Amino acid sequence: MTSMGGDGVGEAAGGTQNATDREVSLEQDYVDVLYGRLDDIRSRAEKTLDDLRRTSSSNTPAGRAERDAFDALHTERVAQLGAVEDRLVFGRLDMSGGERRYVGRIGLSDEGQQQMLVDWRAPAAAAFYQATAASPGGVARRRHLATRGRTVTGIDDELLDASGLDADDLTTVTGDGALMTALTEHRTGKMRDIVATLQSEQDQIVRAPLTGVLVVQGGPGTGKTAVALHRAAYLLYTHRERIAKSGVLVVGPSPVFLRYIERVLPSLGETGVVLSTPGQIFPGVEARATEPGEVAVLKGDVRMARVIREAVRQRQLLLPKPVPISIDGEQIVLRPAAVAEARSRARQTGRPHNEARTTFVKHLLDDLAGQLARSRRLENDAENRLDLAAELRDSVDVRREINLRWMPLSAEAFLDKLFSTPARLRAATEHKLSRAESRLLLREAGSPWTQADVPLLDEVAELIGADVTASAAAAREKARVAAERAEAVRYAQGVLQMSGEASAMMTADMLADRFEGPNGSLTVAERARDDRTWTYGHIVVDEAQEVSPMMWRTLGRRVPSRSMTVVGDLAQTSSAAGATTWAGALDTIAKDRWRVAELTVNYRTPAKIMRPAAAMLTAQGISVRLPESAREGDFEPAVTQVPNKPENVIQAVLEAVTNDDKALGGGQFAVILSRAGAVGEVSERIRKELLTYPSLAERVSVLSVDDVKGLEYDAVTVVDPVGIIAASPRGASDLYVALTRPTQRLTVIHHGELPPGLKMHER
Ligand SMILES: Nc1ncnc2c1ncn2[C@@H]1O[C@H](COP(=O)(O)OP(=O)(O)OP(=O)(O)O)[C@@H](O)[C@H]1O
Repeated sequence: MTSMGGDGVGEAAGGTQNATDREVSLEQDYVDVLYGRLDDIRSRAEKTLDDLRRTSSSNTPAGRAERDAFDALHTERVAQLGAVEDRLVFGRLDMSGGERRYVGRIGLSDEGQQQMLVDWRAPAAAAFYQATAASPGGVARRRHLATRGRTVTGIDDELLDASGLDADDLTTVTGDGALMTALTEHRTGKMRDIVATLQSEQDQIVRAPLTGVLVVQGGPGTGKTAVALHRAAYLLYTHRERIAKSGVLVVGPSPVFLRYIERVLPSLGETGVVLSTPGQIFPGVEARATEPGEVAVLKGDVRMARVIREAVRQRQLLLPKPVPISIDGEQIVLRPAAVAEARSRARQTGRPHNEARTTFVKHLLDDLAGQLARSRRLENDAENRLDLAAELRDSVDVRREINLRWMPLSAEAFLDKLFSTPARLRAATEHKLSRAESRLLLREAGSPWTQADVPLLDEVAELIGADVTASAAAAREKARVAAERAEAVRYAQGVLQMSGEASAMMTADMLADRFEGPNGSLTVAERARDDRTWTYGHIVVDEAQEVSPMMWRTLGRRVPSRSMTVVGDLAQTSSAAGATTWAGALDTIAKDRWRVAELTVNYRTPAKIMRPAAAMLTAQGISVRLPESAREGDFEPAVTQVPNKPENVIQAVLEAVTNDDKALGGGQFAVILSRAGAVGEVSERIRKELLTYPSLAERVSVLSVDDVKGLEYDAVTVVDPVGIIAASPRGASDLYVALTRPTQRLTVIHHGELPPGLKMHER
């Protein structure tokens, strides 16, 4: 980066300062114009919404659906325009040929359709991220604009090809390092977008093609999460026709993490994305219970797919001996051979259990109807059998006997029963799991769901299908809906043409979605979230190293096209059910369809902290490729040894955070404890003591290693590193995650020995 300090003394420095001020003032003029344009568009959108609400008086259901759809559409547009207010414009490209392009969160054009601001995702903005001095790609200068509110506070230039600039231009080359400023800013507890400073290796991932599985591997702080979210926004913009209608799903490790990242996509102008943890992915279930690691590992093993399959098949029973049934005094018999034949025909359909049941029932009713026809001396023809089958269907005895052989099932009741019935479990796991493993799965009926249960529920739901007792009616309904749909799409095409609504934001299909359905104002995201069988246009999986093989099957079902961005770090795997290689994780759902891109620079953790963290991991036998830290850091990490008594630990923690606060003049802090420590007396007392420091209390989070995955803080205090390692088979990775959370300061509090490799100064 070319930069000339603005704090020098003397004439030359003074001259530079004046030139910079002049430039800032010129930029301010243009930024004012851009905000003026944004205000115009926003007030027009608000007025349209207002008019719509005031004038619309339709009382017909179709009229109301249409009004709701427009209302939702414009409300979303107003929200999108509001969300891009902060740092609307952040860059400028001066092309060698003299053209100047401003780059911002969204594209803006003036009344005459002249481009005023280029959307960062547009091809014309790519050079802002990709141009280098070695390969300028037609860019003479790249300028970063720093703004606060609507005020330009600074400019930061990089000269990529000085031959295109005149002498006057060169005096204004200045800078305070947009990237360094972003990296050292106090954290706020919410992730911010990095659209203004996205680096070239990151941008290449953001703009990579939509198809196939892109694995983004990178050490801590390399921007994996940030890049994946920017990629989601980029794909929605670039392939709107293909994926906006089906939506994008972002899967992150915990609700805390989702809250941490929730503002990034709206700030990039995208509101229609579903965020979910793996535990929330089965609609209607919120899996929060915990269970021993070995049980979770077993439930995440792909062998469970065969267990579930077998368990479902075992609910399709044969008949050991004939069962007499009386119909109005006439005896007929449910025959074992007929049941066997019905079962094999039903299975041959390849349909899920509940759907194949229709074939099973039909075949048995036909057999029984034949017997009844003979007993009543009626002709045994198709028409009579149909009438008699209808009569048989009403018989409680017939229904019960058939149901006993092939019951309609629901996923949750099925799995609950399977895990709480030893005989069923034994039968389903025989030859698939060991006896000991089978016993691990046993638990009480009605136990709350765990995260590892979720892919099993999904597997069951997939095998049993929807409840289709009224399948004929359902087929008729489907045909009616399809006809209505075609009509709605035709109508929406007309509406889009008339309203001139930005087609980049909304396709006719999407608008038609809004006109239809019981609630026309539901967005794609809202509908997708509630529908287990929804298939997304793209899925982002964060902290993907934690995902078990069974969960990969579930995620794969949500995106049959396998258009996925999978980000993670194998060195940070803490779940025993998680991955140790990407092939192990992905081959089952996307063999030969995944590729790996690497991120190599750590933007979060200073080198001073990374070195001991990595040395500790290496000493534990985990070899990692250390990402290069973008900064050396200003603070040496420190250790404090205390006696193993709660009051000493608490005292040391309070000292550490108050020191951090003094050194940094504010910021967000975390105290990270082992799993056991986080639920114990010490953590409670730390929280209580913190309340006596009102200015600190709300800025310090006291957390377990489990909860800090993906998060970051200005300063971090890690308590009992040896305890963290000892607490789980992947304890060293847990400690590595904890040590790599700070952006500035790290303190480790311990008693006894430090883990090997973790060499730091005593504070
Ligand atoms: N190009 C960039 N410009 C500014 N900040 C960046 C850039 N890239 C990453 N960062 C910042 O670095 C920090 C780490 O990013 P992020 O959380 O995405 O990393 P990660 O690879 O997911 O980390 P981990 O695996 O440790 O959870 C964030 O504060 C992010 O904003």
